[in-house]
Amino acid sequence: MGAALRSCAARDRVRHLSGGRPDARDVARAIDALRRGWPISIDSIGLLAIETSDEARLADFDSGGLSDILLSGNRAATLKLVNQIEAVPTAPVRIERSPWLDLAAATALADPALDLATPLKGPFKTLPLSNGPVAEAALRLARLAGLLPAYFVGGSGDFAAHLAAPDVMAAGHARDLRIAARARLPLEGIERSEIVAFRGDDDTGEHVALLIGAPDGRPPLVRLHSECLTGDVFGSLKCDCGPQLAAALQSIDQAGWGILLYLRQEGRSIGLVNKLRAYELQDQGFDTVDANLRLGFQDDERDFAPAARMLERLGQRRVRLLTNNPRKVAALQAEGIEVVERVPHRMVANPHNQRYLATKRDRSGHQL
Ligand SMILES: Nc1nc2c(ncn2[C@@H]2O[C@H](COP(=O)(O)OP(=O)(O)OP(=O)(O)O)[C@@H](O)[C@H]2O)c(=O)[nH]1
Ligand SMILES: [Zn+2]
Repeated sequence: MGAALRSCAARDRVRHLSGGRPDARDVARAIDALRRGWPISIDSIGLLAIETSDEARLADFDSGGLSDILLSGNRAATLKLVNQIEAVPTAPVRIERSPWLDLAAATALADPALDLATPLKGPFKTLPLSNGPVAEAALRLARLAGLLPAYFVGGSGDFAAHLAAPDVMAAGHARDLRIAARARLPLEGIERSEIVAFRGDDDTGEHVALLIGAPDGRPPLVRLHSECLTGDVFGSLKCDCGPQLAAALQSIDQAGWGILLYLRQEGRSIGLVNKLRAYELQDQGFDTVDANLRLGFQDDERDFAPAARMLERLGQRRVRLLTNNPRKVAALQAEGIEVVERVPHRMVANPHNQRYLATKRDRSGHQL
């Protein structure tokens, strides 16, 4: 077999293993590497996540000369480190390292937990972003890994994964969701229920659908529920997720038939650890939106395309949607699902979630 043919066969095998796209494997490997504190490269630029770095790893990464620091635009704006060169407030920011900007100082830049307690050192010098797409891709990858969006950038080392920026931007959208398993799942008070689990080639979570009742020709009542460990499992009073989940199942049952999609979008897709960091900031007085921005994220990072793919797989392109969030309606419509009606899904507030609900109404456009 010639070399060309051999590499063709190898590529086909990789494509088969990754469920369609060879690069999905590199993205998965990179997410794993970042969590373990291993450096990766995107378009040949070295990246080491600050959160999982340590002195030895940073010394290795810096061995060819001091690396710089990469922060998200929102984190940089919080720190008042405007990017003088880009002049776009939301663009990522690259900061020049000097010897005093060590791991501890870099951690203070990355992690807002100490913002109020420790005044920032400085002065910081921002550099032109030589490669915007690499920065965007790196920050997206950190979020997919559930890490703080902040890196040492431009160092050298034995990279655990080599990626191309467009492949990172294409990853994690769950375009190829398939039904992996389905079974009858009688619930307390709702016995006519079936659970359907989905898997995709590059999605990190396993989304599930609960089908309740029997199709009767009308568009189903559908609820898109984003995972909330604290609310769904522990009954946290900080949000309204637990009561919303229970009430959605009741409403669907009463409607005769419908579907609840349980989407693995913990913390509006910033991950559990980052959501708990947001809670820590909320204890300091910041609201839900500002807490996310201080961490370096958008206030809502969710992508509802997977929900549309699940509904398609279930044969439902017209739905009645149970939500107060107009973004969910718009996102489903943009993905080709017709929302024939929005059905409000309001819960009674408690003393702990009053501010959370007010922020949803006043800053996130929820119709409460
Ligand atoms: N980042 C962050 N996520 C939160 C916070 N509180 C709840 N969440 C997450 O928010 C998601 C629930 O979404 P919400 O934005 O509260 O409500 P919604 O689903 O958009 O709107 P409705 O359909 O009207 O209920 C879940 O993934 C929760 O884990 C918080 O303070 N910070
Ligand atoms: Zn919640």
